[in-house]
Amino acid sequence: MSLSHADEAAWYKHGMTSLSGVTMGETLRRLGPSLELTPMQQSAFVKPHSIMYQLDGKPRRWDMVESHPSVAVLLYHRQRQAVILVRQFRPAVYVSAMRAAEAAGEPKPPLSAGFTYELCAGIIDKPGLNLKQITREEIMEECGYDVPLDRIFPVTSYLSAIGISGSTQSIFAAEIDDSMAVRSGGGGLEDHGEAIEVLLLPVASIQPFIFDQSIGKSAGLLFSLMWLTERLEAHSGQLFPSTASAL
Ligand SMILES: Nc1ncnc2c1ncn2[C@@H]1O[C@H](COP(=O)(O)OP(=O)(O)O[C@H]2O[C@H](CO)[C@@H](O)[C@H](O)[C@H]2O)[C@@H](O)[C@H]1O
Repeated sequence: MSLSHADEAAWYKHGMTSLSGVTMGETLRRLGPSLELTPMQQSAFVKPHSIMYQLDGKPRRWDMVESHPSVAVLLYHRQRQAVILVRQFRPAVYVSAMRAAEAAGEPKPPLSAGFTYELCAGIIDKPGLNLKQITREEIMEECGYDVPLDRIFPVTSYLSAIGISGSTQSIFAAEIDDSMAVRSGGGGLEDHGEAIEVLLLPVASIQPFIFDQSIGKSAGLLFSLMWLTERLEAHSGQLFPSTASAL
């Protein structure tokens, strides 16, 4: 796939810079040439069900997709006055964009329509590790920072895709600095097909980023950016004024 410098520059809006991992341009060159939908076979990640239940003694049915709970973490880089985001190609997001274009009678969107901005996150599918430990591993795998467990704080949790899944995502936050950067880390696990770009979003750009509807972003990221803004304002630019009484 041929991409111009102008194409690539347009993917770094709001003062975002690429920190590490696999850039969007590199991923686009690796994707393709085909993308097709097939009926789902056995999956280790999701299971579709119809739930048969009763309301007022009458039978009702609800269709759902069982999925793993997950963790997500807001990483605040105080030295650089920026937030760490991850960007990756999400096949489901691309297919939704494709369907919307079909319905509107528009041409197929470019593959760039399938890239999303997210918190560093991961599904909870590893037995024996608690939520914080899983979060720590995800930070290392996706973003390349080695953050001590006692520097990772719980924020809250929410239910994702409540109409079709309802799985819980637990949100954490951590302040990071360059001393925690691990040279070999970040970008995701190649053997899992992960190609993740680690981005820095300046704190000063958070508001325009949140309201830019041309940017595909997760609900957890939106919430966390609002939370961060409020906290920095309340504590004169510090996320955790005293580590001992973090939240
Ligand atoms: N549906 C699927 N089909 C095929 N392979 C799959 C799959 N889901 C996961 N995988 C495989 O499992 C690997 C690990 O996934 P992660 O734990 O990094 O979760 P992910 O970042 O995709 O979603 C995390 O981040 C997003 C955004 O916050 C949350 O919605 C989500 O719950 C959270 O786990 C993926 O790289 C992929 O190989």
